[in-house]
Amino acid sequence: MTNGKTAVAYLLLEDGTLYKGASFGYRGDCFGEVVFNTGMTGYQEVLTDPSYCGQIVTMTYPLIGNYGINTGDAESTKPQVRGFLVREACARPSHYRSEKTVEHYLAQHGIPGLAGIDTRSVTRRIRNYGTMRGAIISGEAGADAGLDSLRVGACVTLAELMPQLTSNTQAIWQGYLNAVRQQVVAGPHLVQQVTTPQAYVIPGDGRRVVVLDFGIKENILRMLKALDCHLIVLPADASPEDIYSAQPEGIFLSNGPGDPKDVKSAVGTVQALLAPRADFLPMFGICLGHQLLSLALGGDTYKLKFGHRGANHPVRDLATGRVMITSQNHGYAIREATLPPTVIVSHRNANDDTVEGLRHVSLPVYSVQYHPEAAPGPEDSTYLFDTFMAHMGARAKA
Ligand SMILES: NC(=O)CC[C@H](N)C(=O)O
Repeated sequence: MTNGKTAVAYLLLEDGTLYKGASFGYRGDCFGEVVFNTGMTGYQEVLTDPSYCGQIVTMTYPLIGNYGINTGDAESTKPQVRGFLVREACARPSHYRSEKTVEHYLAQHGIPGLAGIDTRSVTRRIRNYGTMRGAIISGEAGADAGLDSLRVGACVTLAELMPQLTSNTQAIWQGYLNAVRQQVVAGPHLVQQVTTPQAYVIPGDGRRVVVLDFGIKENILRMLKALDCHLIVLPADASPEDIYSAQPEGIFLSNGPGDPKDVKSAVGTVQALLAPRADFLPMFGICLGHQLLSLALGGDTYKLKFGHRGANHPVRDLATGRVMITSQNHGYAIREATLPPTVIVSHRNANDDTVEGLRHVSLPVYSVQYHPEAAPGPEDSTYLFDTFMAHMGARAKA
C-alpha cells in the first residue's frame, strides 16, 4: 500500500497540521468535521451510519477492512461519511460473508479515504484541540519537490512546510486551509440529506409505531421489527397531524447527524406531541432523538469537546446501579442544569458523568444518548426496547 507507486493524498486540519498518506477509495477531495471512533470492529456500521453525514471519520484501531463489506450489515443504503481515515486498509479481507473491500466500497460511492497515516496521532490532536474541521486532498496538491520530499506517513505543519514550497503550491495550500477553516459543518441540511424523502411502511402484526426518521440506522428498524411492530416511517419534517393520522400507539425519535438545535421544526413537533391529551402516546428517543426530546422539554444542548464514538463506553443505569457497555456516536450532549423538574436523569456516562438517558417523571417518555440497538457494539441495553413495548402495552390496557 505504501510502495513507490502509491497515489498520495493528504489530510489537512484546521490547526494547519498536514498528514501525508496513501489515497484509497475514491480519488478526490472532501471537506468535513474530523472525528474519531475507537471501535475495534464495526467499521461498516460506522461507514453507513447516517449520523456521520458531513464527517470525516478516523478509526483508531490500526487495521480496518479485514472482514470486508457485506450488504446485510449496512446501517443504510450507502456509506454516509464524507471521508475515511485509517492506519492500514486491508486489501484481502477474509470472511465468508465478505462481498468487497472497504477500498472498493468507498470508490464505488465516490468517498475519499486516506491510509498510511498515524490515526492515533490524529486522535490525540483532536483530543487536545477538540473536534476539528479538515479535508482529504487527493486532487490538485501542486507538483512540488517540497511535498515530494515528505514520506508517506509524515506529519508536519503547513507553516513549517510553506517556505519549502513554490509560490504556486503555497497559494494552492493556503486556499485549502482557508476552505477548511471557512466550512460550516453543521446545519439543517444534514438531516435533510439523510431523512426519508417519503413516508413508508414496514408491515408488522404488533404495535403501530410512528418512526420519525432523522437519519435512522437500519438496526433500530430491525429491532422494532423483531418486536413485531408495524412501522410507519415519516420524514423529519412530519407534522403532529401527519403523526396522529397514522394512528400510532407509540412514537420513536431516531438518531441523526448534526446539531440538534438545527432541527427546529422537529423540536416544535415533539413539543406538540408532549402536550397533555387523553390519548397520550409513549415516546422513545435515541441519540439525536434524545437531544430533540430534551430541547422540546425545555432543556439545552451543547457541543462536547470531541464527542463519544466507539463501542465500549460505560453507562450507569441510575435506577439499578448496573453499568452497561454501550455503543456511541455523538458530538452533542444535554446540559443537565437546564432540565426541567419534570425530567429525571436515568443514565449517566461512567467516564465523564455526562447525561446518557432521561425519563419523564409522569409520562411514558424516555430517551438515551447512546445506541441500545448496538450496531456495532454490545447488546447490554436492548431492554430499552422492551420498555417501549411495555409503555405501549400499558396504554392499550388503559
Ligand atoms: N448518533 C446520533 O444521533 C448523533 C446525534 C448528534 N448528531 C450528535 O452528534 O450529538
